[in-house]
Amino acid sequence: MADITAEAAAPHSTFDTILVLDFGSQTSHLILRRLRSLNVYAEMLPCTTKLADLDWTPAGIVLSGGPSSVYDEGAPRVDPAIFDLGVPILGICYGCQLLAWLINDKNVARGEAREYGETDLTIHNVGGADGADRLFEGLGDTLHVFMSHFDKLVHLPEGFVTIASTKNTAYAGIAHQSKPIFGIQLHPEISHTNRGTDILANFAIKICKAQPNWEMGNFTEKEIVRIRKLVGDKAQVIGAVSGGVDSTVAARLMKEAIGDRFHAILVDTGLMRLNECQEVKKTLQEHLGINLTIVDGAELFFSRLAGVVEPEAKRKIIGETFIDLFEKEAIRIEEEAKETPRAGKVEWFLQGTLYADLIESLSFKGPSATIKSHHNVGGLPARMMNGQAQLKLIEPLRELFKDEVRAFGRQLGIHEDLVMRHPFPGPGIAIRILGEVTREHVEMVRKADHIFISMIKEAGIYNEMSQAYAALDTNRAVGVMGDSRVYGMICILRAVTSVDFMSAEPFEFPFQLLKNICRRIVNEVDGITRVVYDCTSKPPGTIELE
Ligand SMILES: Nc1ncnc2c1ncn2[C@@H]1O[C@H](COP(=O)(O)OP(=O)(O)OP(=O)(O)O)[C@@H](O)[C@H]1O
Ligand SMILES: O=c1[nH]c(=O)c2[nH+]cn([C@@H]3O[C@H](COP(=O)(O)O)[C@@H](O)[C@H]3O)c2[nH]1
Ligand SMILES: NC(=O)CC[C@H](N)C(=O)O
Ligand SMILES: [Mg+2]
Repeated sequence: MADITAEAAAPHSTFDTILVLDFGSQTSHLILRRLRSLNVYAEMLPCTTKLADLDWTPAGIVLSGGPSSVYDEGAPRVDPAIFDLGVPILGICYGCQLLAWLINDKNVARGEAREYGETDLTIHNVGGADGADRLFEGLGDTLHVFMSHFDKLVHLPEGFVTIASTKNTAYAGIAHQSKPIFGIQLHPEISHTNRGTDILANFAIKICKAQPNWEMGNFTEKEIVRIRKLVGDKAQVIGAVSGGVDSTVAARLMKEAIGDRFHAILVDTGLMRLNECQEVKKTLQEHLGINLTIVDGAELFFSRLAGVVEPEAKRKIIGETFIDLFEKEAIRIEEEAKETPRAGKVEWFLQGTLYADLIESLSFKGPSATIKSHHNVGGLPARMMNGQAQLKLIEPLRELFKDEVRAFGRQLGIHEDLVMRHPFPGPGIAIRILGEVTREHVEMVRKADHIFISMIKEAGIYNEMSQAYAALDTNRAVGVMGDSRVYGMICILRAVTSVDFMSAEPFEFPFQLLKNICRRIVNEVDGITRVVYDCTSKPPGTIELE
C-alpha cells in the first residue's frame, strides 16, 4: 500500500499517539480523522494486532465499532495484553460491547429494537475519585447523538458505573470505577453526534494526556519527492483523469513531479453526463495546462453491459473495461514515444482513489463488510491487485478524505469551481439506472439530470449540497397526460449534504422548487411519468443507488 507518510520518521516515535484498533466499522477511519483534527496523532491497526509486535507504546487505545456480534463464534476479539498496559481504553459500539462481554458473556445480548440514527443521550454525573464521568466533562446533561446498533449491554459490567443512557439503551455509556476504561454505545466520530469531537478530545487530551501538537506538514512537497523516487527518471505514467477533483489533484501533482512523462487519459464510457467530456478537456487545458486525451469506449461499455442488471456485476464489468482500455493506451503511448527523448516503459497507472472508495470496497485494515465495489478498487481486475499486470497502481490520495483533498487542491491553486464540483462516480450513469443499461435509458437520465442540476444552479444552491443527481427506475408506473393513459419509468432524484461522503443527509429542498423540477422532468423527458425524491440518509442508504 502507498504510505503517504513514508518520507517522515514514524510519527508515533515523536508524537503521543492514540492507537485505534479496527473491528471493521465503516466509520473507524473517522475516529482517526477527528483525533487528527484535534492535532492528536492517531494510527489505525487491525483488531488482530498483537501488542508485543508494536515497537511503540500508545498513549491510549480506542476499540472501534464493527459489523459482528460479540457473542457469535468467530467474532473478532482483542489482544488481552491491552489491559495490562495501563493506558486508557475507550470502546465504541462493538468495542464497548466487547469490553462488557469480556468481563461476563451474559452482559451483551441481541436487542429487541434496532437503534439506527439520531437519539438523545442523558449524561449521568457520577463524580467519584477520578471522575468516572470525565469522558463527558463540560458537555452538559444531554447530547444529541448518533447510534447504529442492534446488540446491547443488558447488565452493567462488574466494577463499572453508568455514565450515560438513552430511552432504548440503559448502558449507553459506562466507565470503570477505578481504572481508565470507558465504553460508549454512540458513535462520537460521526458528524451527527453533537460535540462528538469533544468526547474524543476529553478521552485523548484529558484522560490519555496526549499532547495536541501533531500537524500533517507539507503534503505536496513530500508527495512530489516520493513520486519522483518511486517512478524514477525514465518510466512513463498514464493517469485516469475524469475531471473530478480527486483525479485532477492527483494529475496536477504528477505533472509537477514528472512533467511530460505523464499522460492524462479520460475514458468516454458513454455513461457520462451531457457534454461532460468536452467540458472537462477544455477546463483541464485552460486552468491546469494538462493535455487530456479522450478515449472513446462507449461501444465497448454498452456491449459488455447488455442484459446486466445486478449492481456488483455492472461494477466489475466497468472496472475491467476501464483497465482494458488503459492497457491499450499504455501500449500506444510507448509506441509513439519510441524515438523521442521521453521514450520509456509506461509502468505506472495513476488513479485519484480516496479512502472512502477503499473502505467501502475492500476489507482494508480490519474485518469491514464489502458494501460496494468502487470501480477503481474492488472493481479492478485481479491482475491489477496481484502485481501481474503490466501497469502498477499509484494512488497518492488513497489515505485522504474528500474535504482533505479539496483543501489540498486549493493549496495547488486549482480553480474553486473545480475544487467544489460534486463528485461523479467512475461507473457514471450505469449505477444510476435500476435495471438494464441501454443507450435509451442513459439518454433519459442525462436529460433529467441536466434539468435537475441546471435548476439547482439557477436557484443558487449548488454549493449548499454535496452531491445531487437524477437516476432512473426502469420499473413503470401509470400516469395521465393530455387525457391519455401513460405507462412510463420513474425518475429518482437524490441530493445530499455530507462532509466526507461516509455519511450523508438528504438535502432539504424548498418544496415549490422540488415540484417545479418534477414538472419539467415529466414534461421534457420522454418515457418518464413519475418523479420521486429520495429522503434516505447514509447510513442506512448509500449515496448512489447501486
Ligand atoms: N471517465 C473516466 N476516465 C478516466 N478515469 C476515470 C473516469 N472516471 C473515473 N476515473 C478514475 O477513477 C478515479 C475515482 O473516481 P472518482 O469519481 O471517485 O474520483 P474523481 O472523478 O477524480 O473525483 P470526483 O469524486 O470528484 O468525481 C478517478 O480519480 C479517476 O482516476
Ligand atoms: O469513482 C467512483 N467509483 C465508484 O465505483 C463509486 N461508487 C460510489 N462512488 C462515489 O463515492 C461516494 C460515496 O458513494 P456511496 O455512498 O454510494 O458509496 C459518492 O460520492 C459516490 O458518487 C464512486 N466513485
Ligand atoms: N456499529 C457497531 O459497532 C454495531 C455493533 C453490533 N454489530 C451491533 O449491531 O450492535
Ligand atoms: Mg468522478
